[in-house]
Amino acid sequence: MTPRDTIDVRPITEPETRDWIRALNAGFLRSPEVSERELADRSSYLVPERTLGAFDGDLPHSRLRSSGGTPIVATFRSFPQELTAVGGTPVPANAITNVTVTATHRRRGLLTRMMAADLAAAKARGDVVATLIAAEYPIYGRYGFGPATCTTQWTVDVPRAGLDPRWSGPPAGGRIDLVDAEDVRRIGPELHERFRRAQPGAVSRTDRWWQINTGVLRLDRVPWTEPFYAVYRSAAGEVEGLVSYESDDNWGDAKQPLNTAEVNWLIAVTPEAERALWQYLCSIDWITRVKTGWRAPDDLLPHVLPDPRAAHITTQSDWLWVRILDVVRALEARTYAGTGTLVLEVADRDGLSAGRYRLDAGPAGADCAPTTQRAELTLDVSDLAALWLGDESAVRLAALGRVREEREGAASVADALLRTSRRPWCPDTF
Ligand SMILES: CC(=O)SCCNC(=O)CCNC(=O)[C@H](O)C(C)(C)COP(=O)(O)OP(=O)(O)OC[C@H]1O[C@@H](n2cnc3c(N)ncnc32)[C@H](O)[C@@H]1OP(=O)(O)O
Repeated sequence: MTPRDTIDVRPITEPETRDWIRALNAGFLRSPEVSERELADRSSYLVPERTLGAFDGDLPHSRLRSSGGTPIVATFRSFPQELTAVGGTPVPANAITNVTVTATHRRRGLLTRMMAADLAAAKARGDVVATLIAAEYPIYGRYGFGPATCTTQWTVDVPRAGLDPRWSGPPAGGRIDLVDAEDVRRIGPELHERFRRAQPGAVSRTDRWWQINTGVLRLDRVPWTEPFYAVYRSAAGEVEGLVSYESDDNWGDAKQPLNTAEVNWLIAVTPEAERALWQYLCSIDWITRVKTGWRAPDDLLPHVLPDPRAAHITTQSDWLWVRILDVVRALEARTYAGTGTLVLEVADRDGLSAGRYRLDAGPAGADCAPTTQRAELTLDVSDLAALWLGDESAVRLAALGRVREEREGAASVADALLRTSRRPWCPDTF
């Protein structure tokens, strides 16, 4: 009997929740211990049918088993999400998270089995895409995922930035006020809804996100210190931006303040709000460094500063990975920079989205349908995912040998249609 034969991959039942969390913690190299608080919290949102475990019936003794049931040696979970396509249409997404395989059971195909089961269910349910944030780059491409958005973190050397030290608030009647957590819970979700519907690559947030990020819900694994919250209102009194940040308490020997402000999150629905919040953060007395947190790679920040070199990049990385489950609906959900036609041959090892598709695209939307016409561009479904939100270039992928032009110039046509003037961005992790 091979090891695989003894391992059953299936959704958990409710009484198996504690053991599943133990396996999850062990897989992420955290203490496997499950507190009552963690059990209560996770039980409040875990959907057993979409929470997979791998059960090893051949394991004689395991500290991963507290209930006396069959030990769980791998975890995987998905939940419903909306992802904003280019142009602002939200598409139903199968968000994947909590993927672990216990160290003793790695590289036996357990992730592959869990992924196959979950993606098949998502496809059957009618989800247009699957999404995840990849712990490591090499894991998910084989399952048809492509890196679709990037993230950047900057650290700003405030004295070098060249901002006017007399600045005391935004121009043109806008204002910034410090608010408390209760205000954030009141105004934040609506502001975020406006934001994410206008931001390709952004995903929906749950109430739980706001509870965790305003200190209502305290988790064992996330230390909590009450942050500062600042809201930007326009001259008309509209809430247009919100930031959560913290500061350390650091003074140099020569009695100079050397404090660092660390941004937990910042969202804005107008450029005025975004510019004003960055200027505010970089103008607080005593703050000599600002760490921006995860931002869009084309964030306004560096160029809000008179000397943009005062902001240096500390992290630049892929972020949201997308797996297209329904090519027709994905391509029809978005708008396009130009008008044109493209015939794509999409390869998909797992067969979920393979086929030849004709796209008739324009600024108002598109028609897409299977076709027998001659293909102009051949590409893997993972590369189509990287192109879909507009962040990747077909010409660049062709140069890398990943996209093949069946008609000369087809990659340029694809770029003219698919690329966007601002880059997609997902501010959230999940
Ligand atoms: C969305 C999220 O939750 S991201 C978090 C992902 N989890 C982690 O990083 C926690 C630590 N790592 C793990 O738990 C496991 O190593 C996992 C989940 C990444 C992989 O699980 P496994 O069961 O070992 O993967 P599986 O055996 O199905 O591997 C399939 C293929 O992917 C490759 N692979 C798997 N993980 C990795 C990796 N981290 N780096 C490179 N290749 C990998 C395997 O070598 C195998 O290749 P092959 O098809 O050429 O033989």
